[in-house]
Amino acid sequence: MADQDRNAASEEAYLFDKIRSVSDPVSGQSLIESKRLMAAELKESNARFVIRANGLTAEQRALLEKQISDLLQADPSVAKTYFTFVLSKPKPKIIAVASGKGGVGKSTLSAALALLLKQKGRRVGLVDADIYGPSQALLMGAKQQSVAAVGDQLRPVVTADGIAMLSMGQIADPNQAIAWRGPKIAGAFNQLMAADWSECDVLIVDLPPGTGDIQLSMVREHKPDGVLIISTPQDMALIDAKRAVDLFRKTETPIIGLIENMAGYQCPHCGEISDPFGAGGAELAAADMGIDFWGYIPLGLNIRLAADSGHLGDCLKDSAEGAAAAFSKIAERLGVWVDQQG
Ligand SMILES: Nc1ncnc2c1ncn2[C@@H]1O[C@H](COP(=O)(O)OP(=O)(O)OP(=O)(O)O)[C@@H](O)[C@H]1O
Repeated sequence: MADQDRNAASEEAYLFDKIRSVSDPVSGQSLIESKRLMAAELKESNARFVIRANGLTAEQRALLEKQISDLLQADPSVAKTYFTFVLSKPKPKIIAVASGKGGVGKSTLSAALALLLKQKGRRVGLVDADIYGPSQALLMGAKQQSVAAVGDQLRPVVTADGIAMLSMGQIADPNQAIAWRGPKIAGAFNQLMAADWSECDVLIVDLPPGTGDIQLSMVREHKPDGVLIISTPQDMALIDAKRAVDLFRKTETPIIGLIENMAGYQCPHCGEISDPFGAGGAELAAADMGIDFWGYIPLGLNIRLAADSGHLGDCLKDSAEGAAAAFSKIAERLGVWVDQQG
């Protein structure tokens, strides 16, 4: 970093710190947490702030100007304070769904959340970030839909359920292996993320398992608003889930919660519940790591059959009990979480 850039960065950090106590009038969070404050600059004793204007009334803008100016009034390094309010293009809340191990139900959860949030009236986007093993096109019944582009920017496909989505499963030949190395994989993922998602309020990103290039691109370049982590109850899966938690913690990515999938199976004949993968492991692990536990999803034959045939949406409409009810509860809670982010 050049000296000049370093100074600019430290001056911005200085100003951010000075006004840390000012709240966003819309979300109630600090201006920095809510990402309302977009940039700050201190040059020749002039402090300049760039503030996202979306959702602010004229009174709220004036109040912010006053609160910030008051805080800097007694600061000897600041002579004058200037404000620029900009209307940014709407950006969806990005929710990544991650797991340590493969096959634990990450894609099923991502698809279920997208479908349920859509059924509740939200505008939902879905990115299948599993470049080597994409499954969302199948899950969402959108395998036959091809992807268009305007210039270099991809246009999401809109599924029959009204979800905007992109998956390598719609781009690559399904009979050919995708044998790319890290940078090319990250490039493909970035292209999916750079598509036009401005029509969506929420963008669910179904990550591949583990802690590789795509996870790093996700946290560094796309800064998700939060990550949901899913695991099955057994130790082998939980050890890897803990690794995923560690990566997100180290990169200061907010962890929304941990979910236990395939927790218990009810015999369709006698009704007895058995636990093929054990039970309760994820809840204990969540407590151990100090993250929120977001509930159990039991094994459900109906879920597996509906997911694999691209009819998950229909199966989730009947959410009185079992796995569908568990997905529904998690989607409800996620909707509240999204609203709290402002
Ligand atoms: N609660 C559940 N009940 C029954 N089947 C489930 C449940 N959750 C997932 N499955 C099934 O388990 C299989 C693996 O699920 P899924 O593809 O969602 O896992 P994944 O973690 O995304 O896997 P990968 O790492 O390969 O992407 C699928 O056939 C899916 O239908």
